[in-house]
Amino acid sequence: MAQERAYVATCREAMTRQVDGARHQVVAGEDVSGDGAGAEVLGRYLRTRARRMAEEPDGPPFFGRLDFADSEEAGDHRRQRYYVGRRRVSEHPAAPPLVIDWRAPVSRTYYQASARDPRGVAARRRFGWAPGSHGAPEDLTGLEDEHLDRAAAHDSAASAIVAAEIERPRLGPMRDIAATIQPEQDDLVRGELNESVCVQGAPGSGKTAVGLHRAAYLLYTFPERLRRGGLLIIGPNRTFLRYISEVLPSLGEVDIAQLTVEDVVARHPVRRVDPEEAAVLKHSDRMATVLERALYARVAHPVESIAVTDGSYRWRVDSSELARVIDEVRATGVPYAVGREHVRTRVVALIQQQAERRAGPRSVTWARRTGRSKPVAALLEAAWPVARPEEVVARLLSDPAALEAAADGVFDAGEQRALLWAEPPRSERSAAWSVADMLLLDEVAGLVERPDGYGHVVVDEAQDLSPMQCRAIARRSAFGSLTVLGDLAQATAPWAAGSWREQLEHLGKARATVVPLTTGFRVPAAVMEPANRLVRALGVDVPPARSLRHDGELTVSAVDDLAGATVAAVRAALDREGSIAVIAADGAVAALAQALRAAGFETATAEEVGTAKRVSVLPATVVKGLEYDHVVVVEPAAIVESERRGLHRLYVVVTRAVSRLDVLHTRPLPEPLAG
Ligand SMILES: Nc1ncnc2c1ncn2[C@@H]1O[C@H](COP(=O)(O)OP(=O)(O)OP(=O)(O)O)[C@@H](O)[C@H]1O
Repeated sequence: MAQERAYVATCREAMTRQVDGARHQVVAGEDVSGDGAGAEVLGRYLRTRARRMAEEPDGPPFFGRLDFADSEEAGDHRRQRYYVGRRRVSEHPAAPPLVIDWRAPVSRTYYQASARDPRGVAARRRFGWAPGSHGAPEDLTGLEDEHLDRAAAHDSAASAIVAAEIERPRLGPMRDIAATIQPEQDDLVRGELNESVCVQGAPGSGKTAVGLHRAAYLLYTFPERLRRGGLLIIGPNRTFLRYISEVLPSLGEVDIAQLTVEDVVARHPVRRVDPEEAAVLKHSDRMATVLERALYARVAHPVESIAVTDGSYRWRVDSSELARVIDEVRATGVPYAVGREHVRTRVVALIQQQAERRAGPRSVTWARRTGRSKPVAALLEAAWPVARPEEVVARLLSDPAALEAAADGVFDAGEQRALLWAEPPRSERSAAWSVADMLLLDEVAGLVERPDGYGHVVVDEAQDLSPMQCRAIARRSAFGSLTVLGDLAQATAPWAAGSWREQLEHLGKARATVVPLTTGFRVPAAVMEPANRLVRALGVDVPPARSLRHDGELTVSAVDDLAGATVAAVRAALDREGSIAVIAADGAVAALAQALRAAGFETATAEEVGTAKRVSVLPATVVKGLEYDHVVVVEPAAIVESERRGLHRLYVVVTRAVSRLDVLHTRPLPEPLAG
């Protein structure tokens, strides 16, 4: 321990010098004279680097050590030794590192070596640190060695330090798992950048953790490709994004976009709420067909030929020839705006051929002028006009004839009525758009012009994406890859996926492999049992989950007074360590929060998720992806009947519990919970 603590001190000194060095370089970089633009770029780079280093939260400099077996061939009998930490620590850039980054290729061995397959490792050492440590040497509290070269070596799952990490009380935002990534998780984290993968994971199997660590790994391993192309994390809602927001910074990545799909496609403030029937139709992929037709309904065969004056000449192009150009360009399938330019170019080429046959060569300037000439511009305006998504969608949703023409054979009359706006706006400028309308606008915008894409997109809770949301993501990752994370059993959206194959097709990655994760790191066995009964009742095709945790308590109480029983349950829970969530049907939350406040408890709302308040009162619809040591579920029957996929919702709710689950009910329990 004394030696290791001394090593901690050495690392900390080196880290301080690293940060100071980066700051010093900023000062030096700003003084670089000569090429002003270059100096500015350099200055910006150095400032960013210094800011990053200063922003990175300081924590223990390392969490593990690998001692390789003696390598005799090299005649080197000193054991090769590596410390593994959240990032590289070195005394100066050229010196061998004191600590290697967990993402470096050598670190892979740290996660993958086992007694069965030691990979040259003699011993793996895990370090235990005081909770919340900033890395002071005295915070190093324990160490544990696995001798992989000895027959009796045990599995990493049997490590007390790993077990303590998995069972530690939860409070505040989600944390990284760099110190304890399991081999099957590591395989996913380190997958190739070009390969899209889909993880079907049981609740608490580490999907979110894997997705975030994969993002950090990819940024480290392919910095050029990803900093240029960009990396995006998509999560289900703001509450969730707040909860996960500190994981990437703790892994040294501070500038990653973390958005909801709604953020990704936002173009206008949301000022309308769709009735469910309209929303479901707008989220379905049939809508894509209708929108494409609506956009291309603007393309028409010209009725007249055109004539362009060129000095003393007049060149004509026949309407039938123009029609052929339009059809051919349409058939190439290029985006609408590109198609419009292709039509222009081809019409100019037809005119140029005539002109050159009769009057000799024409210049590029001539071609450009002809392309902008009144007759050609008028032709384009009539046959392939400029399209603005707002105009196309507003017309479709307010003009029954336009909708009927575009939706013929796709939506029946009743569905068309459901789609039409009750009060059409005077123009699309005054239109009040709904959340789903943004998807329609995005779809049309994507047909008009390809959006900028990302090099890699991590999509969490992907089982809930609608086909139209998937398409919005597919457009942005057409030339990149995806990490798709989710659990079909937790699908609660009315349009949620029935199978991963279908979902992956909508996401444009039909060939991605689907990998199951079935070991639960959150939900204890006592809670997993009723949860697995719920899964069976849902009838979805997912492998059953196995809990790694044998602790955990489940209590089910029939009560008379829900508010009173909730207050009592919270009071009892506060005697134990960790976070507490009271979860109820959305409509019941306000009253429960009121009762808890009246009893003197300070409670956090969904907006305060990730802060350190111990008791939260949350509607069932926002808890996806979150976790609490102690969960009090209030009136499961009300949660189930609040929505169409209420039983799926209940499954989400009960699987938030890390250690203890209290179920309070006045009404009969939903069948699978009753056991
Ligand atoms: N290898 C690991 N070591 C320690 N903790 C882990 C490990 N893997 C996962 N965990 C912890 O287990 C909990 C659940 O992980 P995570 O939220 O990523 O699961 P999930 O599959 O996304 O769950 P859900 O489907 O319920 O959203 C988290 O607290 C996470 O830190």
